[in-house]
Amino acid sequence: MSEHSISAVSAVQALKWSDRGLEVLDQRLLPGDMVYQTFDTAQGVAEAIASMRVRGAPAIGIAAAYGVVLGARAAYARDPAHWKRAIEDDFAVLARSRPTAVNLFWALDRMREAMAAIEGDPVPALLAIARRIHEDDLAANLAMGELGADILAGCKGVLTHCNTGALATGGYGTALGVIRSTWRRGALERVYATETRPWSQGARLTVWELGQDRIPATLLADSAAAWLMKSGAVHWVVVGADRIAANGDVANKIGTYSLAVLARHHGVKLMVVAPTSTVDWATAAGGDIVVEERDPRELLHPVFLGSDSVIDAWNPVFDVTPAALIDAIVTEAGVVANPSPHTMAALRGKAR
Ligand SMILES: CSC[C@H]1O[C@H](OP(=O)(O)O)[C@H](O)[C@@H]1O
Repeated sequence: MSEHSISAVSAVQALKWSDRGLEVLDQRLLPGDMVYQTFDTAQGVAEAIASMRVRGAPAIGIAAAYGVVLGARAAYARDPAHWKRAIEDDFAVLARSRPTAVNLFWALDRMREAMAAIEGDPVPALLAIARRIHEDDLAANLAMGELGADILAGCKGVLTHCNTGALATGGYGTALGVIRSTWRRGALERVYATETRPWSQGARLTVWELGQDRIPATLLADSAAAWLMKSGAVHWVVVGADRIAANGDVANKIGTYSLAVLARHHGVKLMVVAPTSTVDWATAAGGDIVVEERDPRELLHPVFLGSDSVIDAWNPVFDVTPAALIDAIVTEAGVVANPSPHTMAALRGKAR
């Protein structure tokens, strides 16, 4: 799939490669301002990830891949004979940018594998790999869209959490891609989007993407989800993932575990949509997943303008949902119903 087809499929692109470097849509400014910032170093891309200018598990991996290209370009220009040693610092700074989304580490591994065989100028070959990671993610999203729509077809209402659309991926989206595909079939009545505090990915990004596609959606406070499910308006909760353990446990945006418990209580089904680059076979279970905790000021500052030594905030930005609360995991390689170590194993041979 070419760069052009990426823009053809997705109304918005989180990342664009140019001769100047990696153009990153600053998602902190959406939906009010659409501003692309160009980064021409691996350090700069790492900062763009850490600051959440670019966010979303697959998009983070794609950005890291382009970051390796930028690092290789600079290292080779400085010292063509020793660039492979010099670039190790760039791998390290990219790997430190955010801990939970395994796609970051999956992409760095793909770039490292490609690097080993390169002689001479590394940029053309590494850029081709980064572009392939980008385009394969979009293709995976389109495939998952169809697989998920086959399950949701005829659904009255779905609830989605955080942002899993074109902004979080190589284009189109994971959970939001399934919603797009189901809507396009005329097989979905309504989308409900939680605001997703504290970063408001739902309120600022998901409803903006759905509006761009003219898909009717209702925004709700995270705390209103239980009351909505009790009303019977929701048949499925559809979410993304940042890391899926080998037993099917899922790390995703904070609040997902709450939604999973509420869904089970109300007879609502839970679907997780993620490419196989999100499955971490080296992590046996969800308890082994590192959950990122961000600066407490992301919670405190907007409301608690003072400063008081006895007041702090706890700001985990992911949680882990046990496989037992998940009805289906949709990947581009197939659907895992009732995830467990046994059912997940069937996926292993098919992963990218
Ligand atoms: C396409 S999955 C995106 C995934 O990433 C989000 O986290 P963040 O916005 O902090 O990068 C959230 O967990 C989504 O489900």
